[in-house]
Amino acid sequence: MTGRAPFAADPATSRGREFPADDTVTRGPRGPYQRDRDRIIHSISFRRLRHKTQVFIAPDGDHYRVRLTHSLEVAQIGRVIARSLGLDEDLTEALCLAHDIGHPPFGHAGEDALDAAMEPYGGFDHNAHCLRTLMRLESPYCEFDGLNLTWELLEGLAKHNGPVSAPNWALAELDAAFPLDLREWSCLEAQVAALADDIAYDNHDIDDGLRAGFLDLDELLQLDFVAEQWRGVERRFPRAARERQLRELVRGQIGLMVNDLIGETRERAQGMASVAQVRGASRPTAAFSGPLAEAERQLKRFMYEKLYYHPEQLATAEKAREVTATLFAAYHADPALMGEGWAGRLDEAEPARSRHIADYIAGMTDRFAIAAYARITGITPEGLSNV
Ligand SMILES: Nc1nc2c(ncn2[C@H]2C[C@H](O)[C@@H](COP(=O)(O)OP(=O)(O)OP(=O)(O)O)O2)c(=O)[nH]1
Repeated sequence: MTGRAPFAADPATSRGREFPADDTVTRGPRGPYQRDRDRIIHSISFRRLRHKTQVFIAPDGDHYRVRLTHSLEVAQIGRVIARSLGLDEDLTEALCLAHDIGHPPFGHAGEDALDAAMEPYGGFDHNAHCLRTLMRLESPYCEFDGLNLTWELLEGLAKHNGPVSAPNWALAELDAAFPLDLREWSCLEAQVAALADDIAYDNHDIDDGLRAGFLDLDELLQLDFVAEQWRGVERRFPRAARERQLRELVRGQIGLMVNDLIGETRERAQGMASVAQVRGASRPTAAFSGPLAEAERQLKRFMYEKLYYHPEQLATAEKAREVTATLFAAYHADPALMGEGWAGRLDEAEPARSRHIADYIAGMTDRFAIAAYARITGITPEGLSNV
């Protein structure tokens, strides 16, 4: 097993939690990042990921990914990379498990609708909402709001897509309360978690897209990267059933991307003596090699064209946007529809009022949102689930 690298985040020197008294409570032998991971796993927003869209809205098929199974796959990939590079595995795992907690129902379609509804009040962004959920909306403790996670976990989530120069209102508000050095790179554990996210969905979306019949193997083979892997599969397993060959293809691609990432990152981190150097670097330290980065960009372009923006997917997305927008308008007109708890905590002054309604909707699972829409309008939305 690789020892701790000098550029790894070290739980012994964690910058601590927003509400520090919490750290004086000892609960068993767990370190701070282990406690972060455990708090995430036990949270309500983590459990809700099981009914939140990854690519397909409220899938009927049991084998399609949802945000929960995606997050578990990301965590598996992230841990492998972290261990190999000598990074903190607990922190990496916690970041992977938490990274999608801010997604509203219906994935990107729900997010677009909420962003439009919230436009006069600073918009809506799933990444900032992840922080808002973990720092303010989760409420398992009597003494403070949120899960009171470590600084390293929160900075890693805030910088999931790299340094942030223009935080939206939600992130700016949280950063003012617990400054996260948004303009620097995150620790390497978070950079690895972000790329583990890409490796997971690039590959499982191929698997799900083929299963659903939206993707076609012959078309996929126009991509050199996929074609090369496929030739290897056919050479090694010429007589295997097609379904098993496809599983081998996806497995092989994940392995190749993981190994490429480890190799390139190890090279970039060579000579780094601290996590401060990772944060202050002029470029990301975790990265794919040049050729693989280009192949991955091509794969993403292909997936947008053939799967994410497939006409049938665009049609379901349009319905999902309508459901989300209708819910927002209905709660705005009659907050009592949110139920006593949420309506009771409503601050009538804007922008707090709209933000509270957006928080309520963003916390919904796909099926909860569909049921709420049916209750309010008397109409059960048709054609949202297409697999
Ligand atoms: N159906 C559908 N799925 C999409 C669309 N855009 C992205 N996806 C899927 C593809 C992946 O499984 C996943 C990637 O989006 P995420 O929100 O997880 O990551 P993204 O890189 O967009 O943002 P993030 O890294 O979380 O800040 O969502 C879309 O427009 N429609």
